Amino acid sequence: MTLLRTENLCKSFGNLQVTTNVSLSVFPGERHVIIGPNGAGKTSLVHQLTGQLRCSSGRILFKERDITGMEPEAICQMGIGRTFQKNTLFPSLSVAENVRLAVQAKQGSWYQALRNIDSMAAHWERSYQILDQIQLTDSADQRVSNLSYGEQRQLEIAIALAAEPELLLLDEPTSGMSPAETNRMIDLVRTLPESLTILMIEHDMKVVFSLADTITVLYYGEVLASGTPDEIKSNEKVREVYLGGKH
Ligand SMILES: Nc1ncnc2c1ncn2[C@@H]1O[C@H](COP(=O)(O)OP(=O)(O)OP(=O)(O)O)[C@@H](O)[C@H]1O
Repeated sequence: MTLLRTENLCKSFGNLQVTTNVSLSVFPGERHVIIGPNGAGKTSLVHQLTGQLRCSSGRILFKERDITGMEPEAICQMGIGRTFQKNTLFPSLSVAENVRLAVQAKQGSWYQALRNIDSMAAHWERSYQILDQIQLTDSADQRVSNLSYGEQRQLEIAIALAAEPELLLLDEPTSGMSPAETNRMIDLVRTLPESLTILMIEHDMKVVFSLADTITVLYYGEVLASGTPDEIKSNEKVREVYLGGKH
């Protein structure tokens, strides 16, 4: 059974068709990477999956439930978490506080937490578990503004994990990173639990081929090809329009 499925998804902005009949299947535990040239419609597709953008037609099913047109908060509560291409952190707070706020948002209100000292302690405990998982425990007390760019991107994943997603959407997790930071991100994604399904947009082919079980290639809003890394590497259409014969 698929975890996430789209059926003939379409989205247009006026005359510009950015998603054309996209039918995509993401299976539990899969590392599924979406690639495609700039403007191919990758981010627009992810925004439709998370409810940030309303699709023009077609359906989105998560665990066989139709989530088409649902609000982003409801989709997040159902188990689809995401990171953003742009930094969405509180720079003057500490790393741990940023995660704790996200844990609290998942678990309940600040007011409730204040009334219940046990739940506050549980929020901190969960925050430190996530920081450990994302290899940021040593930076827990640092202000976010003092973190390196790569560490800030790691923290964004920690915050997404606080929502306890079953499916994690990563939008270009290595964009703007140095080669060393990129390697660290690859290692980090590899250490995430196998039970967590990951759908990722990525441009860096090293990252794509290091992590992907399945690659879907978007081209002008359409699925050009979808398959294993080997199938994609040897796909003539993909080589012509996207990889340029490099892989
Ligand atoms: N809100 C919008 N209104 C009008 N056009 C938009 C809007 N959002 C995106 N587009 C257009 O839709 C097309 C697809 O954009 P999108 O950002 O989804 O592509 P992408 O594959 O993610 O690109 P990149 O790799 O550069 O991030 C582009 O031509 C873009 O200009």
